[in-house]
Amino acid sequence: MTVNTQPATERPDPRAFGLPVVEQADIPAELRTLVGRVHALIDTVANTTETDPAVLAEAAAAVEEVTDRLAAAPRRQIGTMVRRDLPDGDSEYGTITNIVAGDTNPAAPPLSLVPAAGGGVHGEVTLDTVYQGPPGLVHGGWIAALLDQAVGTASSLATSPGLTARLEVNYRRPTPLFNPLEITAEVERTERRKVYVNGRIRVNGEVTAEATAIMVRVEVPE
Ligand SMILES: CCCCCCCC(=O)SCCNC(=O)CCNC(=O)[C@H](O)C(C)(C)COP(=O)(O)OP(=O)(O)OC[C@H]1O[C@@H](n2cnc3c(N)ncnc32)[C@H](O)[C@@H]1OP(=O)(O)O
Repeated sequence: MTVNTQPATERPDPRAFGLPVVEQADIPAELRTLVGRVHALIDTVANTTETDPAVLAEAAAAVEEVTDRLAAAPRRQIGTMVRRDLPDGDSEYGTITNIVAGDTNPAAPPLSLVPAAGGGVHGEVTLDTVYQGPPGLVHGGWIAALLDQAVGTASSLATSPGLTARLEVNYRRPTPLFNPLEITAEVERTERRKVYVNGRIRVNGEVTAEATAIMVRVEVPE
């Protein structure tokens, strides 16, 4: 087994790819609050039984007004990254609007993946009906997305950032909404630029889904 563990200082700086970097600590607390409120809005709109046209029209106008006010500021450059300090003193980069774990994306679940004591990464997340597929259950595509993020993060932290070349998901048991999902992943081995990674989701200790993946590490520009 070959695992090339590189300290963050040796990982490619996204600025080498022309991508801007935001420090996680510099994201305003008020923006985090707004992200949480907009997520609650998505969940509420998806589930409202309100049918009064006046109430619905008033809500749409209010949302449009807030959208226009925020749109007055320039948009972030596509590919903007966030640098996060990890509990073990290391740090990592992620896309700030990443749909699975982006700090400023109201559609993203509140997933934070951190190094696990025994190696690899772990995180916990509880999903609401925004992520519903079958009644009361997490959508299978979202299960794959959570696992993709976990194997990608495990690979990135153990070696260097890469893209998912292959992801195979086994859906063992239904994965429920409104229950804490424990997500773990770890590198099995590396071969040149290929990183073989395994991941899984557990609910109350039982595996509901597991994945095997090949990440291909990106080459850093000279
Ligand atoms: C911290 C951040 C977490 C982020 C988690 C989220 C991750 C994602 O969602 S990434 C987005 C989804 N993935 C993609 O869009 C990737 C699309 N695919 C590609 O861009 C390319 O096929 C890519 C980059 C994977 C490989 O292309 P390239 O860089 O030209 O590599 P290439 O030289 O062909 O192959 C390198 C090695 O990988 C192998 N390989 C390439 N593709 C595959 C594949 N699909 N299956 C198995 N092996 C593969 C090759 O055989 C080769 O192996 P070897 O070293 O033994 O010869």
